[in-house]
Amino acid sequence: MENRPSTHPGNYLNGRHPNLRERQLPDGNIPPPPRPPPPPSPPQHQRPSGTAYHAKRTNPELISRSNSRTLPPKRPRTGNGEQHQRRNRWSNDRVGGGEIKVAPDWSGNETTTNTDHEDKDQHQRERYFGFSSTPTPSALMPPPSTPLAYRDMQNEHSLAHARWGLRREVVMGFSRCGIGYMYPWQAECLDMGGLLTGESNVVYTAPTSAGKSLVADILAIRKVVNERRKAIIVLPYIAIVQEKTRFLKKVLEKVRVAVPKRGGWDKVNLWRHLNIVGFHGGSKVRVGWKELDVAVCTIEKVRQMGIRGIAPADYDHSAEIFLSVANALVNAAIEDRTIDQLGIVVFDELHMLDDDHRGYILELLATKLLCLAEENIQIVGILTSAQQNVKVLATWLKAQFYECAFRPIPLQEHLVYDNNIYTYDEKLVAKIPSSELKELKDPVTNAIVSLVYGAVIEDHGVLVFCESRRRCEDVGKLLVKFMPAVDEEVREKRMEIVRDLATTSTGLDFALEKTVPAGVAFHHAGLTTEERDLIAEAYDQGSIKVICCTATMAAGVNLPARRVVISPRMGRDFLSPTMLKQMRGRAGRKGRDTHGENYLCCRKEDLVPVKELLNAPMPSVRSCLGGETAGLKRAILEGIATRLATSDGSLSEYMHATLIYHTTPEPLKYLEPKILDAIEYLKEMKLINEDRTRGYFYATRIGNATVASGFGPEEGIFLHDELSRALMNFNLEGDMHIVYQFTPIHSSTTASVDIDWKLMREEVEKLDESGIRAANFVGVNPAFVNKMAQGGTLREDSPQNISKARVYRRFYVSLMLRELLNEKPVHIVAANYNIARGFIQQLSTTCKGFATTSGTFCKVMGWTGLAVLLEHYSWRLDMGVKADLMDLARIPFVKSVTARIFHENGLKSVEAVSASNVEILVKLLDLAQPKKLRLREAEMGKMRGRLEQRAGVILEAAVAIYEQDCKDAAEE
Ligand SMILES: Nc1ncnc2c1ncn2[C@@H]1O[C@H](COP(=O)(O)OP(=O)(O)OP(=O)(O)O)[C@@H](O)[C@H]1O
Repeated sequence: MENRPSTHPGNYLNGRHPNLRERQLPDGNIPPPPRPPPPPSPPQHQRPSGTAYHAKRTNPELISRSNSRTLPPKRPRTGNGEQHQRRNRWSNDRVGGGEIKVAPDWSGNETTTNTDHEDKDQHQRERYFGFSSTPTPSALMPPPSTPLAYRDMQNEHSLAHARWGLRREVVMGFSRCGIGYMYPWQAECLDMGGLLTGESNVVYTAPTSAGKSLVADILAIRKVVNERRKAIIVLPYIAIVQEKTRFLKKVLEKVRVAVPKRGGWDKVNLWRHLNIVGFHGGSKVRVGWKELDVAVCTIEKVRQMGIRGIAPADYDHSAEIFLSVANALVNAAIEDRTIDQLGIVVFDELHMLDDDHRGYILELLATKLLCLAEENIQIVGILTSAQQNVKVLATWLKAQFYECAFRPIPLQEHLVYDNNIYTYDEKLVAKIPSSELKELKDPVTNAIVSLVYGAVIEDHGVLVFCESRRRCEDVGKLLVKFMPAVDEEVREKRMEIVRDLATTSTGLDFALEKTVPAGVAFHHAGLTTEERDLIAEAYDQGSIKVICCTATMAAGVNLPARRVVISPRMGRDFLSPTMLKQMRGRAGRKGRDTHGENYLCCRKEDLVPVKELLNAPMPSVRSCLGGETAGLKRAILEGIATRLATSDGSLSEYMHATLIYHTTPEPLKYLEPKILDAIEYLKEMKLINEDRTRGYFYATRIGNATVASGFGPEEGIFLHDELSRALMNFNLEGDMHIVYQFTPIHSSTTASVDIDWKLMREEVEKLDESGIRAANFVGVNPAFVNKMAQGGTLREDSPQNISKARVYRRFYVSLMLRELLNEKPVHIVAANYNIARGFIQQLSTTCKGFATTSGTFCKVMGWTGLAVLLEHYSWRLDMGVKADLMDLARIPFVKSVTARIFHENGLKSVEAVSASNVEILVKLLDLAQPKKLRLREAEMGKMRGRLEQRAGVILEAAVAIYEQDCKDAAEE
């Protein structure tokens, strides 16, 4: 076959691009790619870039602590006599530097540049790391974490050193996770007065990948293991909750603690492992406050996901529910007077305080903890980037403050436009050859392809941050054409991933099917969690080299890369300075890279705003309790319901403990009228009452139900109205009414659902009589739906119209949910409604959470029958099956379509499955495959192997469940 015409300066299209060649060979074999010449290695005196370390801490005494705790005496300071501040500035504010490798040019040479930045502070680095020449990755790290690290008790950075007070099993646990020694800054931070003793709170800030978590982890573990108190860790994203839970489980897997027995501690028999519970959408949590030792919760920020059809505000509800777990745990503990068991609360990414949707809950939680001064609950606040008013946060939280700029992996930063690569201070460091190819005409796209190729050919991982989900997929598909070829072994690994993707519940995504064999994938909210996990794992193992992702997703997943390519926009808007900083920091994989590189690729027209963005200071964190949000009302309701603030005096103290009090110039003048308004509102809504004679406020039953279920005041009232109306006339002939009832309120309150009226009309027409009755009952009129389908507009210009629109939106969403309950797989429902399957999956998770919290609401209200009903549906939604399949669906992997196929083919119970064999199960699993792969014979064989494995797991689980059932029956 002929070579392709020479249309691109990059040699990858010069007929030598292996991927093109790959398509040319009929037998599917790929010859090894021509490897470009290796880059000249930098001379010894050149460092790939600088590492920065800059630590300072404030005088604990400068921060007034109004509670009764006293700080231990300060350690003597050395130096210039300035007691309250020590600064170690290892400057590496420079950008650029090191070597840049982009796509090779026509001649096959590579465009490589070196910049020559000297590290002025090399001696500082030597002090900590003990090297003097160009550092290798290992030189940049603390001593390697060998399994023997726990024996190194002399080194004060070793986790085994006595000063850290960690049990041997804990030190070994960290060692298994690759952490044996602390970075100097971590040790210095932990060593601040009062931290290890738990007497002092702390707020600290360090760059991405600096190892911030370890400080909080050590403090939390000491509380849990040494003091036997509980820890709550509040994280910003669901994906990190899973990761964090796994990490802590691994660290603490060998730790066992004595179980208190009446009359003392029985050290012989009663020892147990720690209960580390992750509260994320995908899990049904069976462990309650009483049993858990560590609760990992989230405040996922998902509203920028921009899912077509339904605005992301829908996600907010699930996020709130799961953050509210932290809040609700604290409320419940206050209520039953076990709050003294809580020892520490960690707030990761404390800047989330100013998130419009959930920030106020964070503030509320922290405020309550501050009011519980006698309980001595340690508060730890972590920030990635120093917000302008970071010290105000520390003052508010009565915390010590620590700031450092240490990065274990040096960073090179670049700005790219018009096919030129500059340092941030505008020094041209390289040119990217422009292209004649139509698809690479656009300089931004050309730069992305070129930069990705340059890194991948050197076997490095690349993250490409794109402005939208669509763009992720487009860039991914384009990159496939330019990826270097790989040997058979890597190809096989990639095909394994394709097979794994094919066996997920939603089947193989068409775009991923094309990109993964080339080592390219994308990662965004539109994918299901299984898909995202598989992709992240494959990337981590190196089979996938490039991930194109959206900002929100990538910020929530720990996926560092040697090279990070960034678009300055998210949707149509520019990124926020904080988000950009997060992305830039993703460059450099600890333990794998000597340095990280990031490239901000923009258009020349955008240069001015992009430069402004680069120079923008980190915004100040502000409180969300002000403004028109429900925050203040909720804060007061919770204060009253938990009896932390029931009189004028205690309410005033409570408000003094809020962030808004600390950030408002004349707080009393500003806050007083707002507080009075909020109290009036809560009274009017019958959430609280006032006992004037005795001068105190108390929560009504609705108020208590609202707080116990983690809702805000408005949601509580809305839910109460809806449920009490429904209770009088519940339509249980079919599913429709109950499904509507547990469709999250949020999706209807935020004016965010974009109803496809024609689709809704079709669905309403399909409803049976009971469905129509349910529709009428909740206020959905088929005639109105029909009118809208013919081109009407949904008016939202008055409270009545807003309320009406909310009902229609909620009904529309409940139609989707109903399909899930009726065993339609996620991807089919997604296709029917033209919505990303990730969204549908998230919707079902959200609804499960909503049904559970509504159940709590009902229980507190005394509506037990309804609570049971909600629980039943929440369970069914979890399994994706109708009632007759609920028994079968207890078996792992036997859900939704698979459960129905088992049922239809005679395996109607767990017992029947346990009595079958792998061969039968493989046949049924094959029938349930969502999409038949168009694979060659050999591939089919491997696929069968995968199904056999799964059938084995199913069989084993069915036998175990059946045996347990028999045991339970015998005991009864
Ligand atoms: N002292 C240490 N020795 C070895 N590895 C460490 C150490 N501290 C942290 N790490 C590892 O460094 C990686 C990054 O740490 P961590 O996630 O805490 O960073 P971070 O500062 O929270 O960054 P981000 O802002 O990206 O979340 C993790 O893999 C962690 O296990």
